[in-house]
Amino acid sequence: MSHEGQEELLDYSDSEEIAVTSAAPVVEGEGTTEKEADKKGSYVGIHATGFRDFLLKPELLRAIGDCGFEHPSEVQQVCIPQSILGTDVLCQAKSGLGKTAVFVLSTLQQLEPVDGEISTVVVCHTRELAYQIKNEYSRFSKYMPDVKTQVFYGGTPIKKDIELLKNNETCPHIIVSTPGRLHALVTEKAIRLNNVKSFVIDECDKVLESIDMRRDVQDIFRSTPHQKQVMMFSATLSTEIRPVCKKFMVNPLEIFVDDDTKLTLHGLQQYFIKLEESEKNRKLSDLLDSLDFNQVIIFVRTTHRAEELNKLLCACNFPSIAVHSALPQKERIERYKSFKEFNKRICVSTDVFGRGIDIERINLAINYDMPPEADQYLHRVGRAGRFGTKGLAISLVSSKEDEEVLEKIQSRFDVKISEFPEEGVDPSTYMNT
Ligand SMILES: Nc1ncnc2c1ncn2[C@@H]1O[C@H](COP(=O)(O)OP(=O)(O)OP(=O)(O)O)[C@@H](O)[C@H]1O
Repeated sequence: MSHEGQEELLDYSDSEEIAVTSAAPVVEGEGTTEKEADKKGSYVGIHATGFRDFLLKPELLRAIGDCGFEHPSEVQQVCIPQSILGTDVLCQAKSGLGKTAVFVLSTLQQLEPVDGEISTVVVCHTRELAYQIKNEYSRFSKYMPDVKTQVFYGGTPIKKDIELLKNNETCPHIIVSTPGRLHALVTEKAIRLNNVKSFVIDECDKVLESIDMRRDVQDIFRSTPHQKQVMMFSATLSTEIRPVCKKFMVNPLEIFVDDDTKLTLHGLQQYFIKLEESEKNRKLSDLLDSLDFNQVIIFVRTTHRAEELNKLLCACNFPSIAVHSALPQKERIERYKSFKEFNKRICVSTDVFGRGIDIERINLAINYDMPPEADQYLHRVGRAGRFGTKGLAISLVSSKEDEEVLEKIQSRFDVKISEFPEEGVDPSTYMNT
């Protein structure tokens, strides 16, 4: 069956639309003091549910405790009880509030590891995100010594992956991968996906909007059993992409924890600065000099601009690093690690880091170049102010197109983005103590 004249999509079964908006109305921060609400890790909806209430395996609960998670966030409260039952889930919830733990915990909960059999597949759109998700699996499966997880992505020797998959001792139970490399492994018949029980697509709108990635995912899907759980997640799920996602699912539960008007982060202050393109470098340098921040991510349009801006910042003695897709893969991951480990405080990036990347200390996001789409803006600024923390986002607006995007963002997400005040912003309003 084709969908709206687009390419042929898998048609496993026509899904019924069961819209589950927040199972119970959840009130953010209710019953917490302002101080508590500001603290990292203290984001809560209602306290009624603790991780214990999900009846997770003791080894998972122990790992959750070690991670310092005290209360499940709203998306976790709504999704985990459903997803551990094996239901297909399509979930939209705002950035930085713990969607990853939803699928990591629920797949680990359901996993019964058999050596040589891949049981869980997670697909996402960038290599760094795949790497990050693999690390989340490692954190949460810390007390499950039999569970093996591996990450596969392009830009690395495929031979190594093939060797690893051949051997029952090293063959993982869980794989996290970008669509291209996984597709290559499937095509080479180097991977057997006939035992897959859970299939997850993170940043699903991004993965399925791109024709190449969607085609790869469709082929990968064909080599998995019909009977399996499919879960998809993103902070943005446009009405156009939802039916595409649902084509991969059977009677999915559609969980929209936050609709479009509630997607902006409460702790994040958002401003714009109108200026000429030629004034951007000067303005950026002034901002970096005058603002307090822990770590900042600066988004630019192209790899070339990322390189050039980074060079300029380094020449001015700013502790800066650049990340973009033109770098050798090994270097990309090294730079991701280096930034995450706080070795550098400034990262100039293309949209490679625009979604999913979770770096706790980023509390300032700057759009040196405005993104062309409102959704991209939302993901980018969501790199600051994660998990209920405070943050600041500043966008440099230098063209008519930029102004139009700014308008779109404000109307689509029902948010007011004000002009950056001349006197600056009081650091206590965006710095986490
Ligand atoms: N219940 C919890 N308590 C404390 N911290 C949590 C909890 N759940 C998740 N976190 C932390 O919050 C941060 C953001 O989580 P995560 O990256 O999963 O967000 P996300 O919803 O996937 O965001 P995005 O849409 O940007 O990808 C992570 O550092 C994670 O470890």
